[in-house]
Amino acid sequence: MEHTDHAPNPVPTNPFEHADDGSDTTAAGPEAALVLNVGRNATLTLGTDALIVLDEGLKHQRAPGNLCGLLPQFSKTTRAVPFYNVLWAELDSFEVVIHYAQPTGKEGCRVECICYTVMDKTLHGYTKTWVDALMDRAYPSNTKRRKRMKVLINPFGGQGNAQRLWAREVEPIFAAARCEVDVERTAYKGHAMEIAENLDVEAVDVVACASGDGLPYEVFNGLAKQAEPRRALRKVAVAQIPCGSGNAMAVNLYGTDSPSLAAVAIVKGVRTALDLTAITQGANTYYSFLSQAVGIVAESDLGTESLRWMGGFRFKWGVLVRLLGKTIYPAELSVVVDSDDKRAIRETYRHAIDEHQVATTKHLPAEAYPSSDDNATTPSTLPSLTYGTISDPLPPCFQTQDLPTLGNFFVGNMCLMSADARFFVTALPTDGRLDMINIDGSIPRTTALRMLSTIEQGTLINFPEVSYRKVLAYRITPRMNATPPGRRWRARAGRWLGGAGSQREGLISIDGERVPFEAYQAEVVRGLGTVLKSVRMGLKGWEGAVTWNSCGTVLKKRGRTAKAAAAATKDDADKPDVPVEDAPTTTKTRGRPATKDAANAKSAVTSEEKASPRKRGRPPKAGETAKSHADQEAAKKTL
Ligand SMILES: Nc1ncnc2c1ncn2[C@@H]1O[C@H](COP(=O)(O)OP(=O)(O)OP(=O)(O)O)[C@@H](O)[C@H]1O
Repeated sequence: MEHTDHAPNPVPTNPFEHADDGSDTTAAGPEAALVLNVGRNATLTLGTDALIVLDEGLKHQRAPGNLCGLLPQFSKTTRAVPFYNVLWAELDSFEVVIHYAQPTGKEGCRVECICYTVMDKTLHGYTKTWVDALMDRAYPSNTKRRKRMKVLINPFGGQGNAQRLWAREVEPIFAAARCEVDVERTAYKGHAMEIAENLDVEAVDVVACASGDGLPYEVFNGLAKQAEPRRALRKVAVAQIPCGSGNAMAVNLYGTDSPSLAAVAIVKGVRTALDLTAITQGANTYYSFLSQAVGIVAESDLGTESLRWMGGFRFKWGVLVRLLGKTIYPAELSVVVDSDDKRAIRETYRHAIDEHQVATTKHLPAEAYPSSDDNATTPSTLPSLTYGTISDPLPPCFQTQDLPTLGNFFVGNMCLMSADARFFVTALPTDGRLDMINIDGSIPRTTALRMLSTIEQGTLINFPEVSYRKVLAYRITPRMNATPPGRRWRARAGRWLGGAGSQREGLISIDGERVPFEAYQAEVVRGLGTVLKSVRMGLKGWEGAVTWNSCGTVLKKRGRTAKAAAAATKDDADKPDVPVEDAPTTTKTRGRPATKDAANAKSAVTSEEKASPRKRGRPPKAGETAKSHADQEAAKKTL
């Protein structure tokens, strides 16, 4: 059952392009309905998209919520586990053990285990083939199994819960999926960058950051400092386990800010190229994966530290106060524009998304960078910048404009800046373009407020007052806004209300991190970074493709998710869960599930053993059927 490397696919220049190598293992075909008999009354079937468990023993379970379980309730005898949710399957002697992610009532999932003994000993070879076929469906050819992960935990990320979230929600999933995990906690600002700079890129597939967006930013920049930076950025995928206050990477790539759902998305994630933006400022070069902001967004993000007690609301409050105060942030802006026609930009985007969705429904091995291409084709050095650096004279292809009343300058590489902030609705992962938004700060307050209310729906682009462009490069020189003498008290009150306190200096944010308030030049470098993207969110309520940044759809789905999850919970109420206990205490796991998870699976088996002679070892005696009380109990334990 060891995973064998698949034949390399041609490297797509655009992750939305698909190389059809005919390796669609999930499509319905002659062998799409392989059935495994695991007892007289139970079968495991490989359906088109899911593993179907049919067990007559399930029929007689009592629903716990049904008059304290006193009234018998006949439940479904089948249950479907989407292949996406299957974390691992193996044949241990004659026992088929399947670990999978089971959605929980709230937005999340936990590891559960299906465990059946194959009674017919002559079926060993067939069973092994069946388990292999299940694994092929659980991990299509473009998905690497048993990813080798370096996990970085920012103990101070978000509300300081990263360590707890990792241990309770994420580690059991990585362990069940047999990932190799090496955990390290960051001890200071910049530590993640150092770790990434010194990482052995041959030994690691993924750096997963249990943090906000700050650690992924550091990791990209650390990889860019390696001796062979381009190779390192191609070889190692950067992932996020959302544990911070800003989790845009997870929301965009996995369609969720739930740590456990993100963990499944990482396990099942497909390597995908991502544009990075090279930013030169003074003597420094930064690589940005998410956004750059000058003006109201930067101020509301970085300049509201004194309002941390407000939690997530502090950003919205910061924006509101500044909008109502008509705060302006003058700057000179020079841009290499690709397109400023909103209609054309939308069309291009729709076309790319359509192509992507067609490919996704065909289960094509999309977005994959074959792991074998790293050595052969990736140059080791970073590409030279087409438009030079901030120290060079401005090339003539830049269009320059003075913006004395600039309110918001925001540039993005991904759609969502948080779960409910859809700013860059036409951003694509590797189109080699940045989405740039400019809004004048002197627009009427009512218009500004209306704009604010449309960010969640992603319709900000529709306002004629909003300049929305696709750009290749830009240079911005921000200036401090001199407050007229008669308005100083007002400015001071505004700063206090907006959380800026005594801060006098302007703010620039790159991926949410503060950089010096001085001119910088930015240029998009196509496909320089690598991330993991969830091809499907096969958990209940998340069925279907989650496209790169159609997360507006995802957000709409969130409503359904909650309902679906609630329905699922009700539906499955009569199916006692195998609880996922606290995470293993070890921080390094290889091969089999780590301690408690393994114990977990084991305890399920052990209780089955006690309950049913059908499980493990002894074949059933004459007259023993799956409908026997013991078998029903065993079925309850496993499902
Ligand atoms: N042990 C540490 N002590 C202090 N700072 C740290 C530590 N580890 C990481 N950091 C820094 O914390 C910053 C924020 O990290 P992260 O994005 O994970 O959390 P966040 O809560 O989403 O961010 P923010 O504080 O911006 O809201 C990063 O700049 C990172 O370098």
